[in-house]
Amino acid sequence: MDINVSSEIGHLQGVIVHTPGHEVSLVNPELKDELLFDDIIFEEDARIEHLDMLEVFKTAMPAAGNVIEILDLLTEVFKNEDARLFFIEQLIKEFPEENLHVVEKELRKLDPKELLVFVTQGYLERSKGFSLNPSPNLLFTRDLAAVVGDNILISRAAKKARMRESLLMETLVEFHPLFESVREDAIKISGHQSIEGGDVLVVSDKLVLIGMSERTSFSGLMKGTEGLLNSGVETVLAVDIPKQRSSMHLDTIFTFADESECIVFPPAILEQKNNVVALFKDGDSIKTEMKSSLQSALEEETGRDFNFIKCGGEDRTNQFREQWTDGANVFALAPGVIVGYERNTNTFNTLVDHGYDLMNQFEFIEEYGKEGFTPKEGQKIAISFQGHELCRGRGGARCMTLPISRKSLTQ
Ligand SMILES: NC(=[NH2+])NCCC[C@H](N)C(=O)O
Repeated sequence: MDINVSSEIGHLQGVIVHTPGHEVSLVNPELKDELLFDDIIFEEDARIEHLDMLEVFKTAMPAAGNVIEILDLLTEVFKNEDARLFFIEQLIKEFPEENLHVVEKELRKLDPKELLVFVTQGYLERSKGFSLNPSPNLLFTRDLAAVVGDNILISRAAKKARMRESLLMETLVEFHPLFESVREDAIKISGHQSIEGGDVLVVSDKLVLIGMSERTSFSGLMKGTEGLLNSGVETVLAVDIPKQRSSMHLDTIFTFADESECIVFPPAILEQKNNVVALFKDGDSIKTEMKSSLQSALEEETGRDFNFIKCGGEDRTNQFREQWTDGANVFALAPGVIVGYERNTNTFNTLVDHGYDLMNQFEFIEEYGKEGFTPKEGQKIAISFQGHELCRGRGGARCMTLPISRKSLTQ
């Protein structure tokens, strides 16, 4: 499969996900905040909800499409001893406070499966008494990287709770054959800089949005931008967003439903002025230009009119309630074909007002499961799916997906 993503909405062909496993059952009430969960979640139901969501993806994707579980990729890559040693070395380096060197010998002896258990659950069979926190956020594969055109930007997590995931992604890109085509030019950042995939939105292979959130630092933004501008992107729009938990990434308040149609959380997007800066190359340096709003910046850069649809509709309380449960975090399966949590009813009703056909996950599978789904020009479908457990991890459909291949809109 060719790794290529040149929009947020092109027909989905390949996506990396993680169906939640035992690691989510290891989050206790004491740990949940440190582990960036808003509640403890029930593993069995979360798993069912996730697998049901994947059924919708598979129905919408072409027959040759691929929904790839990240643990399968990691199991494959960890068969390679060099990959295991690389990962262990990074782990020891990035977590000095965990004194991992004490168990280094033991870690080196782990087989691929055991190493994965250690990575996800923090549990080391033979060294009783030694453990790390689990990695429940692996569920949000979006934040591990961003494929932009035929390039990959590897995230560097802002929070320690997610740093292990960044190292896993780096190991995959470095050693897994799937990433061979993007390995050499992969964009990496280091040290105290941070950038997470939830802040990176691909408008086209020439235009990318990066959120300046609580997770993407200024130097992370600049390093990421430099890498993107050196690899064919012409403009990065840096979008300043509130630095707070409820909107930890740009995609929690802004996502694409179609080429020129977005779902937005009004207070943080529509009601902000002068919150966007365009970054572009001028010779060897990066120049900036202030933009008066995200909408006008997108319109100026693309030459198209944009329609911003309000998450939660007109009512203020509903806007806040539904942003909190990821109403603004939809994931596009094809142009105009999106999925989002069923509970955000006001957002779905607003989409209907904007011409979307509303279907629940079962209706969609019933309609297209047998014959397959072929996107049609001008088609608009909003598919709702159940995620009452999943949403307690504070992430929606876009957060749970890392697309690596989408059909180009110009083909
Ligand atoms: N792309 C996203 N919005 N990801 C959501 C991540 C949620 C996760 N619990 C965190 O706080 O990191």
